[in-house]
Amino acid sequence: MEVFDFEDVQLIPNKCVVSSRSECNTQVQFGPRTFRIPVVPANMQTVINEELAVWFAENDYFYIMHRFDEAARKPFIKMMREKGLYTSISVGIKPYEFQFIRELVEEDLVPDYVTIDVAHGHSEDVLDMIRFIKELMPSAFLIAGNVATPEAVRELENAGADATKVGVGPGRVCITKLKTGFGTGGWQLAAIRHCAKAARKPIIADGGIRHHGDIAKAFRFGASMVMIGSLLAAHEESPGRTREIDGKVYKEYFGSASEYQKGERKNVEGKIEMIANRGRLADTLIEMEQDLQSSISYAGGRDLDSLRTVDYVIVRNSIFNGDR
Ligand SMILES: NC(=O)C1=CN([C@@H]2O[C@H](COP(=O)(O)OP(=O)(O)OC[C@H]3O[C@@H](n4cnc5c(N)ncnc54)[C@H](OP(=O)(O)O)[C@@H]3O)[C@@H](O)[C@H]2O)C=CC1
Ligand SMILES: Nc1nc2c(ncn2[C@@H]2O[C@H](COP(=O)(O)O)[C@@H](O)[C@H]2O)c(=O)[nH]1
Repeated sequence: MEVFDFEDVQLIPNKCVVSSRSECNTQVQFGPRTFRIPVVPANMQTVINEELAVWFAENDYFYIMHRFDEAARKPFIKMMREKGLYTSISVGIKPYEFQFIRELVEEDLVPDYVTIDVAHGHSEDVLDMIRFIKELMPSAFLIAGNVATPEAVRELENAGADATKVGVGPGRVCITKLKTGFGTGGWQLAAIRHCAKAARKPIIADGGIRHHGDIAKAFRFGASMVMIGSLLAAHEESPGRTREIDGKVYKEYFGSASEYQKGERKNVEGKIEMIANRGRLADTLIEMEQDLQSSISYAGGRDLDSLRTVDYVIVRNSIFNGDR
């Protein structure tokens, strides 16, 4: 397998067929709904909260609520429904999560999207949860992960997952590769390509997105949606705590498997970073959309599908040539 990452790849332009980038359509159908851009904020406590979930749903963006305030999940579904908005939650695989799924069905609270969110998604426990959810709530669009291999993608799909999430260890606050020796850190884009070749259902590329152009690259190598943590954290609206250091405003961004999240030092695979405040989230999302429109125009097309077939070169670290 050829091994490369986002910074090693450049896509090669095709003849432009639009008169303005504004003609390029960045919309994506994912599950039962269509979204403005193929981007979802990471289901992490410093990236998404209820207020932002409402804003994302109201503005036709995809969101996945995190699972770290377990008791808040039912009231969250009710609140979103009262506002006429779609519902998208995360679950784990501990035994009480099976009971939680049962209760959602009994109380008529089946969400539109459910994401099974565990570090090592290629496991019998995850497969059991997939089968359980698909049997009890067949209408829910089920995302399962995280995985790193074609075998895992196939197995999760065969168990009933409607989409799989690919990426073990490429995240900015991830220390999985250091603590365990495993993961796709440093070759996440190649892992997406490898997994996408086996997939028959959509793939979410999760982790390692450092520049807006990486979204187009993830699409080129087979993703249908991109999950982003650090680039969407640290905005004015972000849930992470604000801190002032030497007169500059920073926001906390911590891993879901960090000591800060877990409240204990057990199986820690994440760290905390302070990221300089980036301004308004809505502005960043608009910029992402415009950059993606530009990507599509360079691809010589009018929509995201045109990215799938563009030629590319692999030149190590080439995106930084001339920049540093
Ligand atoms: N995308 C990524 O690269 C990673 C993401 N994360 C994120 O961190 C959060 C916490 O993750 P996670 O630790 O899975 O959640 P949990 O602590 O909720 O673990 C889920 C269950 O899976 C078991 N489990 C976890 N890891 C393994 C493993 N490597 N082998 C066997 N069993 C395992 C746990 O048991 P026990 O705790 O007893 O082992 C637990 O029962 C999630 O949001 C996850 O997405 C974490 C690491 C990597
Ligand atoms: N290994 C770990 N991975 C984590 C942890 N918390 C979240 N994550 C993953 O990172 C991505 C976001 O990546 P980014 O590069 O965009 O910042 C997120 O979606 C998770 O899959 C963690 O504690 N350890």
